[in-house]
Amino acid sequence: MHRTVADTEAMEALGRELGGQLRAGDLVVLTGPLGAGKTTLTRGIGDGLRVRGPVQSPTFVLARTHPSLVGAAPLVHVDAYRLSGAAELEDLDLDFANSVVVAEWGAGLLDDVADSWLEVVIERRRGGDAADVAASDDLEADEPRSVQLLGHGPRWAGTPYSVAPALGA
Ligand SMILES: Nc1ncnc2c1ncn2[C@@H]1O[C@H](COP(=O)(O)OP(=O)(O)OP(=O)(O)O)[C@@H](O)[C@H]1O
Ligand SMILES: [Mg+2]
Repeated sequence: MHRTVADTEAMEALGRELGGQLRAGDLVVLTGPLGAGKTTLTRGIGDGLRVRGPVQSPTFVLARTHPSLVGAAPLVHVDAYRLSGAAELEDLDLDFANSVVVAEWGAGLLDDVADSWLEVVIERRRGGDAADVAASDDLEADEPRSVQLLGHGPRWAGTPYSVAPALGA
């Protein structure tokens, strides 16, 4: 499923929408360049899950756990970009089964640890125009993002995010 996300607030709103649908055992892998909006989306997911904030860029830790405010699953926010590899990921000993795990830059590293995951690919939308690129150097400025939501595996089968056709379709 593809979405165009107009601004920062809309990215948080998309996260809240997703967060409302996530449950323990779910893995969300966010990919996109620096400043794409991965942490912004995760902040919305945290709101939707109703976990304790604030969700921030995990600069000093590889994974931060946000406990639920409503007795539900915690959010584990992973900065996979800073992980050197699968061994270091295993050392974190994440409780995938009982948490919602959201990993920034987790593509490739995390796909192997679960049989289902929701891949979110965020891209800044601009044409190939050089003037455009120069004008958008200011990462803070609201600017549309292209967001692809790709559900892999049985967890997402039959949902609007699924990349596989529904059985019997
Ligand atoms: N449509 C948009 N969606 C999301 N963020 C946007 C949008 N337009 C502008 N922004 C801004 O872009 C920045 C995104 O920063 P954010 O930390 O979420 O990115 P990130 O992908 O997590 O970066 P990093 O790779 O450094 O972790 C924020 O300053 C946000 O306000
Ligand atoms: Mg980030």
